[in-house]
Amino acid sequence: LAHGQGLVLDLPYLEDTIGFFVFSFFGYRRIYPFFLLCVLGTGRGLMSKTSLREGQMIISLPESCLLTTDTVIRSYLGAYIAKWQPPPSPLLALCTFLVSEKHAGDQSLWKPYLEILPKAYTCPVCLEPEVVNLFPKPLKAKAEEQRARVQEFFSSSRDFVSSLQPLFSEAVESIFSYSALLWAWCTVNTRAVYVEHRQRQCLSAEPNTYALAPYLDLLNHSPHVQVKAAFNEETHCYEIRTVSGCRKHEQVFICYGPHDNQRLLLEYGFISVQNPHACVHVSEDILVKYLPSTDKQMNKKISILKDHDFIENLTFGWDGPSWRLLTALKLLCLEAEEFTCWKKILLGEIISDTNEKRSLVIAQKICQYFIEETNAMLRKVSHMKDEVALINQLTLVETLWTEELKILQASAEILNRLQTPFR
Ligand SMILES: C[S@@+](CC[C@H](N)C(=O)[O-])C[C@H]1O[C@@H](n2cnc3c(N)ncnc32)[C@H](O)[C@@H]1O
Repeated sequence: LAHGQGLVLDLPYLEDTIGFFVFSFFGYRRIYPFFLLCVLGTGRGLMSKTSLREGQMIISLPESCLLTTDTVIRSYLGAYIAKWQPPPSPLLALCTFLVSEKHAGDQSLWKPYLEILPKAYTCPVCLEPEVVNLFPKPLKAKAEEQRARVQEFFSSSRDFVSSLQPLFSEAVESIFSYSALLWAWCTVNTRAVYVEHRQRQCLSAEPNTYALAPYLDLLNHSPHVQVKAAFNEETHCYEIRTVSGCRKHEQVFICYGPHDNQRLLLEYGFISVQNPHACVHVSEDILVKYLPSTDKQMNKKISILKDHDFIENLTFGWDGPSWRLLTALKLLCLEAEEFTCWKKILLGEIISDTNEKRSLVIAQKICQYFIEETNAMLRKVSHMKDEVALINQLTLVETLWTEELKILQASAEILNRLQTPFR
C-alpha cells in the first residue's frame, strides 16, 4: 500500500461498526463500494472495491446523517441554548453536544459514531509545549494562537456549561472539562465538512458552517487528487464526486484543500510527504538578513513591499524561490540610481543583469541559511527522541523539517542553475 502496510477489513466489520450507524440506524441502506481499510500513516481510511471513473460519486450522505447545529437545537440541549444570553456560538453548541453525548455512553443514539472517533488528536494545541517549541517560527506563532483560541473557547464556555447542570447528576465542570472540550474542538476542526446553515437567533452570529459527516469523515487527504464536494440542495445529501478517478482496491482520497504542510499540521495534525503545495516561508527579518544594513532606501523599500502586499507569502517551494520572493528581493536589491524603477519590478520586468544577479545571490544565501537551520533542528529533534518520551509528537515535527529540507535542497539546486548565465 502506498501509505505503508495495511490491513483490509471486510464488510461484516463495517456493518458491525459504523455500518450499523449509517446503514441501519438511519434506515439508510445504500451500499457504497467501499471496504474499511486500516492504513498505517494516514490512520483509518476507505478503499474502493471498484474503480471509480472521473465524475463518479464517491459518497452521498443524506442530511439526516449529518450532525449539525440543527441536530443540537432539536436535542435536549435546544431549550438551554434558546434561553442562554448572549447566544452560544455554533461551535460551542456542537462541542457541548459531542461531550454530552459521549458522556451518555450507551444511552446515546450517536454512540456508534462517537466510538469510532479518535480518542486523541495531534493538532498543535494537543502537543506538548516543548514540541511546539521545535516548530518553524511562523507555525509556532500560529500554534500559540490556536492554543490561546482554544483556552478562550473553554473559559468562555463556563457560564453556559453551568446552566446545563439540571441535565446531569454529576458536576458539569467534570463532564465538560478542558480535555473533554479540547477533544470536541479537535473533532470538529479536523473532521467537519463545510455546509452553510441559516442563521439561528439562538446562536451567535459566528459562521455556522460545520457538519460532522459520519463515515464520510473516514476519507483521508491527498494533495494529488481532485474532488467536487458540496451539499446538494436538490437531493439534500452531502456529495463528493471524484474528478481524477480512483483505481480498484486503492484507498480513496479526497483533497482537503491546496494546503502546505504547516497548514495541514495546524488544522489537521498531520504532514503530507511529497506535498506539491509544501513550502518554506520567508519572514521579513530573514528577507533583509543578507542585505546591506547601509542601504539608505531600505525602509522605503520595505514600506513599498508592505503597501503592495509583497511582504507575506514569500516562499521556497519544489520549483525554487516563488515569483513573489524573487520580486521582493529584486526590489530590495535595487541600486540607488535604479530605485525609481521599483514599479517595473512589481510588474515583473527585468531592470538590469546586476539586479537579477544580486537578488539570486541573496535568495541563495537565505536558502543556505534555512538549510543550516533545518539541519540544526533535525539534530535537536533527534537528540530529544533519545531522551524524551514523546516519540510520536517528535516524529511529526521531524517529518515536517525533513520535508522542508528536501524543498530547500531542491530550491538551492534551482538557484544554482539560475545563476549560471551570470558567472
Ligand atoms: C477526516 S479524518 C480522516 C479519517 C482518519 N484517518 C481516521 O482514522 O479517523 C482527518 C484526519 O485523518 C488523518 N489524515 C488524513 N489524511 C491523512 C494523510 N494523508 N496522512 C496522514 N494522516 C491523514 C489526520 O489525522 C486528519 O486529522
